[in-house]
Amino acid sequence: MKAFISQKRPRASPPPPDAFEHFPAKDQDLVEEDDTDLKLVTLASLYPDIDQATLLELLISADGSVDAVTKNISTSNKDTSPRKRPSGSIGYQSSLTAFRNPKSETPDSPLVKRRALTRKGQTLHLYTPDDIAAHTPCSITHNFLPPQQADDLLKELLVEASTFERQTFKLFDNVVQSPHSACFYVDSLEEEKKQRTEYTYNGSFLDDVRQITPQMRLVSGIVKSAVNQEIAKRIKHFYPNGKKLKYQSPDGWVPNAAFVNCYQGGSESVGYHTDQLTYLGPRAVIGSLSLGVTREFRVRKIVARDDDELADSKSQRGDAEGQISIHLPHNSLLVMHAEMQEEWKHSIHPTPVIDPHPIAENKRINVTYRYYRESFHPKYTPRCKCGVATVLRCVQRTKLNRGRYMWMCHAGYTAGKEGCSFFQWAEFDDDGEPPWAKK
Ligand SMILES: O=C(O)CCC(=O)C(=O)O
Ligand SMILES: [Fe+2]
Repeated sequence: MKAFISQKRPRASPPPPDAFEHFPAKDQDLVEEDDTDLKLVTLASLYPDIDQATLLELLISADGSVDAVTKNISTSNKDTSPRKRPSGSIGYQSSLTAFRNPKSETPDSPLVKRRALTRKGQTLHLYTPDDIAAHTPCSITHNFLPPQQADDLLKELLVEASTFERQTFKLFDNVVQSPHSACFYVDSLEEEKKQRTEYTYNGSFLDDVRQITPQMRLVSGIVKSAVNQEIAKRIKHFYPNGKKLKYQSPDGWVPNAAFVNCYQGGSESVGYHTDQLTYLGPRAVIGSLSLGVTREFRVRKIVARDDDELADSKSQRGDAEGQISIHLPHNSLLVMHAEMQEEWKHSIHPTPVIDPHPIAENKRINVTYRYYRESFHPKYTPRCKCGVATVLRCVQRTKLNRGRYMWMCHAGYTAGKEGCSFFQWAEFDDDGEPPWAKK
């Protein structure tokens, strides 16, 4: 059943937190509200034809009053009067589109100004590409590749994944293991050598860097043109005045690196994190292809730490606007757009139950195609006092400097290494190019 579900988080085996972007820190557990569930069940029984995500939206806009929702529905649509649920019928979620307020969603009023659909402690499950594009910084294409090609890629990557490793990283003073396995892929032998000797990740060189497989290479070309089309659509329909964002590159997106993630069983996951921008630059776009078992990709908007209204809810700040769950079935391409890494966090949510996939069984394989930009090669970027190239981060939580970028020492994130205090604001031109890229 793909109806709205407000799940309780499994408490038994929470995903370990991160430090590497791929094995990131889980923010605190979120407590979901039972009474909202109860109200939703009540509304669902009154309005079996309205999907539960829509009912949730209506409930939120009515400040949680079931009565007010009932009145609003009957005044706005006389045909949708409360009635008994026909036996055996399920409240499938179709789309939020019919319930959008057209005034608040013209092409000139982009996501930046969108009204939060969710509230603290709530999870809204979205399925349709239109809803996902309208309410999250992502777009999705289902059935992306010809079915045989998706299966071939999956088979090839399942073999690869049998030798993937879990990474260890430092969390405060403890060394912990990532809650899933992963491996990094580049286009050529030459790039592979560079990765082993020039690019550092949290202060160390990667041990396991591989050349992309034949199927990955074929698919990379298809992902490239689809992502570029999605970027163009995004700019046209969602960004202010149909223009690219400040710091977003105007150049084509060219995937030249990929992390392949493998999640075996429902408890393997990845905690809330943002992807490192160090080699991608600001306003990065990532093309993420899902294969095998369907899993939930959850996103939540980051709320600044010193927002007054949150002063009394420190423990749930990470979840101040609730979260949105995007279900990623086999052969779907999710594009994380240019506003994603700076303003949102994402995760793969653990689940007690999975639907086995005919080829992958209990595994999900994910390929995140990325564009490593030449001007962000570590030979150009600032070095810290530890002598290692620094990491690029964006201020997300502190209101005063929110959206500013900084170069920082990575060593604090690496097992067995103490960090230095290196810090430098990062400057870019409007196209996201650093000062050293100027001719
Ligand atoms: O598995 C996914 O879909 C997301 C993986 C991810 O967030 C990452 O590789 O940074
Ligand atoms: Fe990520």
